[in-house]
Order: sequence, then C-alpha cells, then structure tokens
Amino acid sequence: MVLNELKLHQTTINKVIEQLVPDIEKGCELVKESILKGRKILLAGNGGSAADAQHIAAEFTGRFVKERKALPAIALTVDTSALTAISNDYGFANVFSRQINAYAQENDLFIAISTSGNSENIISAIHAAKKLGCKIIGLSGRDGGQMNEICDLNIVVPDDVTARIQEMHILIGHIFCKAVDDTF
Ligand SMILES: O=C(CO)[C@@H](O)[C@H](O)[C@H](O)[C@H](O)COP(=O)(O)O
Ligand SMILES: [Zn+2]
Repeated sequence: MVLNELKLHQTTINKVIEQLVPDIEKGCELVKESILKGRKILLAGNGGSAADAQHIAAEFTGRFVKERKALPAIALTVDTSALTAISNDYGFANVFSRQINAYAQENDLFIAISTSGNSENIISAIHAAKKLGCKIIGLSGRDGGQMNEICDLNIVVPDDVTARIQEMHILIGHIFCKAVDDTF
C-alpha cells in the first residue's frame, strides 16, 4: 500500500512536470506582480485547502527561506468568530465572499483553492473579488470546474484524487514563495 501511494504521487508529479510548467510560471508572475505593486494576497479553501491557504499566507507574512521584509497575505480561513458568525448569519456559501468584501481592494491577488473547482463558497468569493478588481489564481484539479470560467488563471492539477491534487497545490504554493524570495 505505502509504495503504491508513493507511486501514485509520483505519477501525478510527472504529469504536473509535463503539463503545468507554463501555468505555474504564469502564476509566479501574477504573485510577484502583486507583491511588487505593494498589493496584498488573500487565500481561501475548504478542509485540507483551508490548511494550504493558511500555510501559504504564513510563508509570506513570516518567511519562506530567505530573510526579507514581511509581505501582506491573509488566509480567510482562520478567524473562528468571523467564520461562525458569517456562516450563521449569511450562510456558509458567503463565508469567504463576505471577508473578501471586507478586505480586498483593486489589484489585490486572490488565490482560490478548490480541488473540485466547484465549492460554492469559493465560487462566490471569486465573483466578489472580481467585482472589486482583484486578480484571481485558481488552484484546482479534476476538470477545473466552474473556476475555469472565472479565474484569471486556473491551475488545474491533472488528477481526480483529492489527496493527490492537494499534494500538488502545496508544492505549487511553495514555488510561488520561491519566486517571490528570488525577487528580493
Ligand atoms: O483534505 C481533504 C481530503 O484530502 C478534505 O478535507 C477536503 O479538503 C474537503 O472535503 C473539502 O471540502 C473539499 O472541497 P474542494 O477541494 O472540492 O473545494
Ligand atoms: Zn487532505
């Protein structure tokens, strides 16, 4: 079983290497552009993707590898009072869009993470971010779902298994962090 899981991961990473390098490079450019313009990064996802959102945000506000200045990144998944109040009062579909409306400004970057590309609260948040003039990178999988139509760039991991897709998302997030480190 263990060897098989590792081999499945290897198959997915090989597909990412063959198919996604240009998209990941575009994502690096969008992330660098927003940081160099002094804009902030907002991130959101559900479940494992919520963990990815806060993991990536912390690489920017803290540090990834290199010593450099603190950079503005906010995960919309971490404030349990906001998460519960918004979900309770406005419905779970609005849990991220409401926070986007509170924090996002024109030319900020929203990194929306959903392995299916279809989670309702992520789709609503993308619509809200677009209305405010944000740029949007999707990290998704399967067929990319609704995120194909509404993101500036939807990076679709070519796999149908949630775990494999998430493993590639955090790798891509780390590559974004390396691209930013390299600009300082
Ligand atoms: O981490 C996992 C499975 O590996 C789960 O927590 C998973 O993230 C949750 O089922 C999410 O609700 C899936 O949502 P999404 O990726 O389709 O947007
Ligand atoms: Zn997971």
